[in-house]
Amino acid sequence: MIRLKNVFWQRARKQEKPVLSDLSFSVPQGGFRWLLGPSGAGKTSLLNLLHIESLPARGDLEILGKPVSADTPRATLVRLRQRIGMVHQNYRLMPGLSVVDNVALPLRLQHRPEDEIHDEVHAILKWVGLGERIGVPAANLSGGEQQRTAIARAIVHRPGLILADEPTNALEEPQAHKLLDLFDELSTMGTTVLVATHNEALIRRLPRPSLYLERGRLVREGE
Ligand SMILES: Nc1ncnc2c1ncn2[C@@H]1O[C@H](COP(=O)(O)OP(=O)(O)OP(=O)(O)O)[C@@H](O)[C@H]1O
Repeated sequence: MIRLKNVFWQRARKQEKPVLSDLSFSVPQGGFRWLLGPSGAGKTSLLNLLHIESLPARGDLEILGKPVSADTPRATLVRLRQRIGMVHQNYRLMPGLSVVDNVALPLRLQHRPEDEIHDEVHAILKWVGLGERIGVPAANLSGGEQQRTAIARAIVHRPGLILADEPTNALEEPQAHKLLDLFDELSTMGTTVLVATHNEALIRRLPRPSLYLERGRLVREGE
């Protein structure tokens, strides 16, 4: 579950206007939410904050039931982050590493045995249609292949929270549908999922509650 109460966030301390203002909402464990709003509304900033890439300037933030603030010990934040799967808009793969090594990263951070890592990673790469591309450096992949690698990396360690920023915009429609159906299935199995998108057709196909941001504020929340 995630919970925000009067959360503000700004890029730099001296910046006059916060990027995220007075956000209060919660998503229960296993909830699926679309994150909507015009370009520049703050969707990416909110997902990055929930991925604990920085801390709120003010307000209370709870992720997977744990408070996240400047007082939270660093080791706790690092462990918490390992329980989150994030699909960044620009993928953020390690360009020099192969597909298989990129996807193995979250499991290696958890010090899982290598044979287990091998099986998990190969199974998920096969599922996302990259079974034939495992040894290719991420830098040599097409946009759609990079996006599927990023999705595989975000879910391979069965995170409690999945954050995805336009996760299917480089994919063909059938792939996009298959991957969103997987996110939806993971949510019914107890993973909290937040997906930022501008794609109205996806939302119509998978009607789920949404959080609508405008100029850094939550202006609508609902079905
Ligand atoms: N690197 C940056 N430096 C300064 N300001 C930025 C930077 N990135 C984004 N912003 C500003 O922060 C605000 C929120 O941007 P953000 O990327 O979170 O919006 P968004 O809703 O994800 O937009 P989009 O739908 O276009 O991805 C905007 O006003 C944007 O102009």
